[in-house]
Amino acid sequence: MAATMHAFASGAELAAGLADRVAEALSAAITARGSASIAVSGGSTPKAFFQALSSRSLAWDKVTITLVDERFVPPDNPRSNHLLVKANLLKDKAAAARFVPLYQPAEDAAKSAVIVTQQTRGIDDPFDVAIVGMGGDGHTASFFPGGNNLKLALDPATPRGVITMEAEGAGEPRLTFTFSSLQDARLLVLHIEGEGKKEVLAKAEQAGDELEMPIRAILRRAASPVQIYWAP
Ligand SMILES: O=C(O)[C@H](O)[C@@H](O)[C@H](O)[C@H](O)COP(=O)(O)O
Repeated sequence: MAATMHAFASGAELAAGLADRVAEALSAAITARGSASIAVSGGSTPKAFFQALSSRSLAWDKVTITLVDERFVPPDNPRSNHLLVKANLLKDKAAAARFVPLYQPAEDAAKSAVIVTQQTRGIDDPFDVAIVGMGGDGHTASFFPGGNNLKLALDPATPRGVITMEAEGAGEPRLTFTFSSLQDARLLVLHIEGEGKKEVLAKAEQAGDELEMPIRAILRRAASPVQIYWAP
């Protein structure tokens, strides 16, 4: 599926433009179906976007927010994506939204994944909005090169839901929605910033194995046209 590039002069302009587009998509979903769902990514890139989106006026009480992926750490851990979303998105007008975390207390990540797959059943079928990022190694979500469950994660036959991922570049064990959960979002966005990420994207757009640069699965096989939002 072809991707569409939306380039902005600055991160602040991108944050405002993406917040407008996402607010429009969530409102359209609420009008059409009475509710809306969005899966957002963690990391350092989305902070300004989260803050812009939190101020947008829409029926937030009809919106379910969850994460594309999460580190297997409790929400008070500085590495937690839940903590990032709580501090930057679940405030202002967006505080009225329902948030479904991916981290669930359990003796291990695998047991947590089973619990959260049950708790998120239906909201990813399909997501109204999914926002993915990309690392310098071409990972997206927690689809890391060399990941122990990478083939399972990218397999279109893998059922929707949350699985675990362990990889050298991932730090803690990860909890991640599968490719099948993300690829048909009604609005599928790849949000990246900086010249370095633009170069990584250009390499990902060339021929090569998805397992080497997992973002290639999204760029090549997503059912939804990928909207790339980029600023220097
Ligand atoms: O949990 C995470 O870290 C994210 O979900 C991950 O997939 C992120 O989008 C990329 O690693 C980019 O991270 P930066 O925005 O920090 O470059």
